[in-house]
Parts: sequence; structure tokens; C-alpha cells
Amino acid sequence: MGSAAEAATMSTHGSLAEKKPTVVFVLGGPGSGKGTQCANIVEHFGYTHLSAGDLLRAEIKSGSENGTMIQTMIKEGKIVPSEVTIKLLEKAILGIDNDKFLIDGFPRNEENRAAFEAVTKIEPEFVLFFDCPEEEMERRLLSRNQGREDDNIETIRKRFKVFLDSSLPVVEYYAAKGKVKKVNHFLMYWLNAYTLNLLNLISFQVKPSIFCVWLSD
Ligand SMILES: Nc1ncnc2c1ncn2[C@@H]1O[C@H](COP(=O)(O)OP(=O)(O)O)[C@@H](O)[C@H]1O
Ligand SMILES: O=c1ccn([C@@H]2O[C@H](COP(=O)(O)OP(=O)(O)O)[C@@H](O)[C@H]2O)c(=O)[nH]1
Repeated sequence: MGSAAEAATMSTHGSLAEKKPTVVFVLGGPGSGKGTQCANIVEHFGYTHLSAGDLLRAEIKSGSENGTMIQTMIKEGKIVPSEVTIKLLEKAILGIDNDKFLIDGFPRNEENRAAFEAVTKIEPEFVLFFDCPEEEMERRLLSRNQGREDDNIETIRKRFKVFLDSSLPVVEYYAAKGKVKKVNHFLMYWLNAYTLNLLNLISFQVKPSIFCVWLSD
């Protein structure tokens, strides 16, 4: 289960490939601020924010047949099989009358990435990458207070490892294609004041390399 080829053959009604929305992937470690900044971005620009994690948590709540499996994977900090997450993303995108989406927290590994491209034929416009040190992410997650079952120190450590081993290679893949706009945590401390700069980065499509000089450590 879960290969890109298998995902490509699953029923997708072909509609996402037809809709061809603009997609921006928002990536970063657990607690790096993806959700927080997506909320800022949608407030000012015409994007719809889709959090893959929120879609999976809603699926658990809905009592679907996959609910128990998803719950176990999230508790363990593991990555849910691509076909499950991609189906939820597809359903959400097709059900929303917009053509610009911020996809937050996906793709989380190479297999997610390859399966999404195989199924949807969509390449992201670019990737917004929130780069934040582990100790800062840990501090934030432990005080996030959203009652999440995975915001405990044991699962957090597992999620950090999965991020380093499986998710960073996805960022590197897109960086090699010149598609990554990196925002570092020093900027994020000031992000409320600097939100407009972040938004300009998106709306004017400034070359990532210029911003990497400005934004990175
Ligand atoms: N720049 C920041 N400085 C301090 N705390 C932040 C910052 N951005 C987000 N947070 C807080 O950190 C926690 C994790 O942020 P969140 O956006 O949920 O991260 P992610 O979606 O990447 O897991 C939240 O409680 C949020 O309020
Ligand atoms: O595409 C995704 C997105 C999320 N998850 C699972 O959902 C959890 C929480 O992800 P989310 O993006 O909501 O939170 P973050 O870890 O970034 O704080 C992850 O650890 C994974 O177990 C997943 O399997 N695939």
C-alpha cells in the first residue's frame, strides 16, 4: 500500500487534474508556525488554507473507517499513507470554489510528494519553508494547548525525527528546483510586523534566492 504508482491508479475522477488549481506547499517542522502564518496569509490574499493534519483529525472525528488507523499513526508521529491524505486533499480542493490553495503540512515524505504529483499532475507554484530550531519548536508545541494527543514530549521527539529523516528531503528536492522560499525563525519572531514582507514575497513572486539571502541564518 502507498506507492506512487498505486496512488496514481486510484479513482480520482480526473477532476483535480482538470481543475488545475495553484498550489503552494507550506512546510516546516512540527510547531514551526505553519498554521499560524497560513492564517495571516489567507487574511490578505486570495488563498484557501488547507491543513493536511486538520483534514486527518476531522476524518478521525467523523468516525470514518480509516479513523482508528489515522489516530494511531498521529499518536505515533508516523506519516499516514499517501492515498488517504491525498483523497482528503482532493475532496477539499474540489469542494471549495477557489483556485489558489496553501497546503500546510504536506507532502511529508518523498512518497507523499511523488504520489500527489502522479495523481493530480500538479506541481507546486513554490514551497514556503519555515525553518525553526528544535528547542524553539519543542517549547511552542508543549505550550500549544490545543488538546492534541501528539503534543507530548514522547511523540514530539518522534515527530522531529520523522521531520529530519523524511520531510526535509522533500524541501531539499524542491530547493534543487529553485522553488523554496525559506523563512527563518528570527524573522518569525517579528512576523507580525513583517507580515507584509512575507505577503509581498508571495504576491510578487520574488526570486527565492534573493529572499534566502535576506531570510536565512
Ligand atoms: N513566531 C512565533 N513566535 C512564537 N510562537 C509562535 C510563533 N508562531 C507560532 N507560534 C505558536 O507556536 C505554536 C505552534 O504554531 P503552529 O502555527 O500551530 O505550528 P505548526 O502549524 O507548524 O505546527 C502555536 O501555539 C503558535 O501560537
Ligand atoms: O500530510 C500529512 C499531515 C499530517 N500527518 C500526521 O498528522 C500529524 C500532525 O501534523 P500537523 O501538520 O497537523 O502538525 P505539526 O506536526 O506540523 O505540528 C503528523 O505528525 C502526522 O502523523 C500525516 O500523516 N500526513
